[in-house]
Amino acid sequence: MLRNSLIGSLRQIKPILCSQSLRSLSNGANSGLTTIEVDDKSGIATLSMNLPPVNTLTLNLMHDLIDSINQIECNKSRGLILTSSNDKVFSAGLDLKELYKPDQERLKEFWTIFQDLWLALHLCGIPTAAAINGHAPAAGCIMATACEYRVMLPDFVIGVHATRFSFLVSKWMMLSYQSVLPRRIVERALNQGKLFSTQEALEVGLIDEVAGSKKEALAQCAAFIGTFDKANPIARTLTKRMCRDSDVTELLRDRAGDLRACVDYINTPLFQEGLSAHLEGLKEKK
Ligand SMILES: CCCCCCCC/C=C\C=C\CC(=O)SCCNC(=O)CCNC(=O)[C@H](O)C(C)(C)COP(=O)(O)OP(=O)(O)OC[C@H]1O[C@@H](n2cnc3c(N)ncnc32)[C@H](O)[C@@H]1OP(=O)(O)O
Repeated sequence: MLRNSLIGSLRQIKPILCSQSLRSLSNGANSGLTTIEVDDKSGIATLSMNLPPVNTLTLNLMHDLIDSINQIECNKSRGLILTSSNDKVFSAGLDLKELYKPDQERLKEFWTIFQDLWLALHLCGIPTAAAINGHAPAAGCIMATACEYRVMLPDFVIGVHATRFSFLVSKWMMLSYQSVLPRRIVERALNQGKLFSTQEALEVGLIDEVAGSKKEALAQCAAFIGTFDKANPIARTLTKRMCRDSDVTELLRDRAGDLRACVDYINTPLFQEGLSAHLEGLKEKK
């Protein structure tokens, strides 16, 4: 929808083709792993990830997220708040089981939909904010940085700790991180595989605010979305797109090349051994 038309021309406004009314959001053909609630007064949509136990980004959850983002945009909501139904985990990032000894065709589909999700969030025409009500490692952090504002609850962690398991990240994932944090901090944090506590994340600017509860986090995100009330929505969308153009172009100019590089890397013994040890570590934690 909006994202697809943007791929053709990043600077054009999509004609509004969607005809659903604002309050009639349903999850249509998706797997029901997300829910959308639209506040009657503010017109702001809250999009919750709901895949127990830890909102791993499976093919189905990513599909549902993209579908929900498209629905919210098409229904002309005033803004989108991304959050989790789980009160301890925002998202545990990509589903590691999809990366371990993968079926090659499925892995291609998996990585492509992850690219799609990043584009959907990055190019979402309405204001976006993340209410981070739990841990947000790896792709959980990348999703949050693709939003325009982040409010987090205390005593959780956020960051991209890929190097701890011999993982690399694609350049567009790094750019997302770098759109929020200064380059020197990103370089250090990525190389260390650092997970920031809520307080550390606030101090470096990875998050914008801390909230005492999920309710407060949602209210703070809504207040942020309200700050755009005086902006013309079309001018705002075009300006957001212009600001994000170079990061998005980095992925769009060679999506197939990114896919090839990732698939190749995931198939290396270095990656598979690191992943196997990481999966063991998660089991042994119990
Ligand atoms: C040239 C360019 C090359 C580029 C190549 C790119 C290749 C791809 C490389 C990197 C990609 C990075 C992006 C990612 O997102 S990778 C995912 C990384 N995520 C993690 O490492 C998070 C791991 N999970 C945790 O740390 C914890 O689970 C936490 C989120 C903190 C929650 O802790 P807790 O509440 O205690 O829950 P449990 O640990 O007990 O987990 C419950 C069950 O869920 C399973 N689990 C957790 N995370 C994942 C995951 N990401 N994928 C799959 N499964 C996961 C966990 O094992 C438990 O399962 P079970 O109950 O069966 O034991």
